[in-house]
Amino acid sequence: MAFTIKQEIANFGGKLLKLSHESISTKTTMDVNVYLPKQFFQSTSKKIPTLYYLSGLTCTPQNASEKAFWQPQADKYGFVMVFPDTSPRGEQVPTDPENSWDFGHGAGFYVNAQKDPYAKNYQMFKYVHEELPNALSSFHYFQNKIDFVKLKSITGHSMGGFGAVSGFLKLYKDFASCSAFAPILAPSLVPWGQKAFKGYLGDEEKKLWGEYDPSVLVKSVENVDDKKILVHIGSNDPFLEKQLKPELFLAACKGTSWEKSIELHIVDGFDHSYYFISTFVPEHAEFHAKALGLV
Ligand SMILES: N[C@@H](CCC(=O)N[C@@H](CS)C(=O)NCC(=O)O)C(=O)O
Repeated sequence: MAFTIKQEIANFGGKLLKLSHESISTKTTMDVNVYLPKQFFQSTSKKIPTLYYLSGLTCTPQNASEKAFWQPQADKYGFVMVFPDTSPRGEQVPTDPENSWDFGHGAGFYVNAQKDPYAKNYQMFKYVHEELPNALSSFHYFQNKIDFVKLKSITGHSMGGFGAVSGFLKLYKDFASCSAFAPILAPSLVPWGQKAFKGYLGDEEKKLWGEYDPSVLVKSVENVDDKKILVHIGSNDPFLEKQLKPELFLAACKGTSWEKSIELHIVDGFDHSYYFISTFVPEHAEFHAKALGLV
């Protein structure tokens, strides 16, 4: 499916492309930003790997593009950044009946909804993990120089941190590495996750909840390649105690193949914002660059 280039912005050593395309999965026009590092503009025989960044509640592709400062890291190591949107949007797309920011538009939770009226458009898992990588791969602008499908890693923030870890565990072989900033790792047990899962997957479908919940997935997904998951959470994050609850995820990992593979750092004094994220982006970038064979 073809992309429209809405804007090309010179940024650090490379270029940020603001794209949009008609999505088959969500039946809407989806925005996505792609940062092409300086290596893209140099002649190279090797394909450039991709790091997907999934944003949190209320975000569009702009938040991380403007405030996370992945771009100099992408230039340093030579990976492409993809910033997808957080939900389908538009007047015809149903949103939260209460008009709250934690469900509906800007809050797709990276799952495939099963419940009406959301099932028609909220197919974000399929969109992010299948449709988008394939569509980007065939976009002529990239001249086949980028590997969007086979050489990729994933990261994200809050709802997107959940989306990254959930996607990584569900598609274990597909990703070289996974990290997250202030992720929701026990969604079935906290208010944000419960509201989203109930609305998109259904109250009665607890089995389906488990198919996305990292705290359930770690019990069935074998970490055969001894991959690590890097996580940072600020000690002053206002959502730490009610929504993030990393202790529930750590408890779930106990006795599984993931027990020694979660590198969780509770960092003193940091909050939930992009000031926090941008501080630890260099550490996450190095972590992914190593896994992608760039260092
Ligand atoms: N700012 C939101 C709170 C939700 C929030 O903090 N969202 C996080 C992700 S969970 C975020 O990244 N917000 C956008 C930003 O900081 O640029 C509100 O109260 O309306």
